[in-house]
Amino acid sequence: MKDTVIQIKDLSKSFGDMDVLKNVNLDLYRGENLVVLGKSGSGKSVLIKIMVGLLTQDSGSAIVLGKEVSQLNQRSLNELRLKIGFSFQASALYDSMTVRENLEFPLVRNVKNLSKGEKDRLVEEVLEGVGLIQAINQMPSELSGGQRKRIGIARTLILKPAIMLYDEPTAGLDPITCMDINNLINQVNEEYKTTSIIITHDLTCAKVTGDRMAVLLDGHFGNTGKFEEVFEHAVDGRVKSFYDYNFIEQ
Ligand SMILES: Nc1ncnc2c1ncn2[C@@H]1O[C@H](COP(=O)(O)OP(=O)(O)OP(=O)(O)O)[C@@H](O)[C@H]1O
Repeated sequence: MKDTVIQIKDLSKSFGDMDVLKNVNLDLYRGENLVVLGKSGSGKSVLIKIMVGLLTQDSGSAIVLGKEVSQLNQRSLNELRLKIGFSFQASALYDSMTVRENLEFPLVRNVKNLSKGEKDRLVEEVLEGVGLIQAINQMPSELSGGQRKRIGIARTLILKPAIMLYDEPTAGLDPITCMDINNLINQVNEEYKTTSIIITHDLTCAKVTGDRMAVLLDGHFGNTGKFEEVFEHAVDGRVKSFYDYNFIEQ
């Protein structure tokens, strides 16, 4: 039987009279890369925020790593969040710190009694993992957008999260760098044994990284399945046009 890491069941969320999520159901299985697609404003971020306890649902449940998130107290929520790595659209590195200092930051804040040697080893290990050990003493401003994105992913990985959430990982990058990031997402999944949700509008990213797609339409997931099932045989005109307007590498 598949091991479920996140289980969303009959989840609804409204703001005033705007129903954003309407009876959403979604399972995320251990080890998979799940791509979440949906046009701007469809509720992808709201769903992610509910998963990490930044917003609370009106009804239904969001069970993450076995715990109903809305029931957790602040301490348990903090513990849960440490198991979830966020890779934001803007890689959010601290400009005044070197790459090494940026990577040490989450360790210093979250891991007690770590020796300098252990810290150095962890920093070097994740930098090797994302192929940027040579950048260890550089400032973020000296790096390209793709390199900053890699460092941002490394900083997330340093706490060894069980779940990775990627928010538009390829936005604003050239096609070759996009491909590098797509490959890195797959490599992270294999080497760090993470389970990932990838929010993207980039169908090449979706196709390359996603074991499964979930399309948020009208407040719920109507279409979930493998890329080909969801897109190449799309019945819903909106899903089909999403596919037709994207460049897909054949
Ligand atoms: N805290 C909030 N208060 C009121 N409305 C909100 C709040 N958060 C989100 N919304 C509304 O919920 C809807 C869904 O927003 P959300 O940010 O989840 O969209 P999205 O699918 O992530 O879009 P994008 O692809 O542009 O990031 C939007 O209409 C947004 O204005």
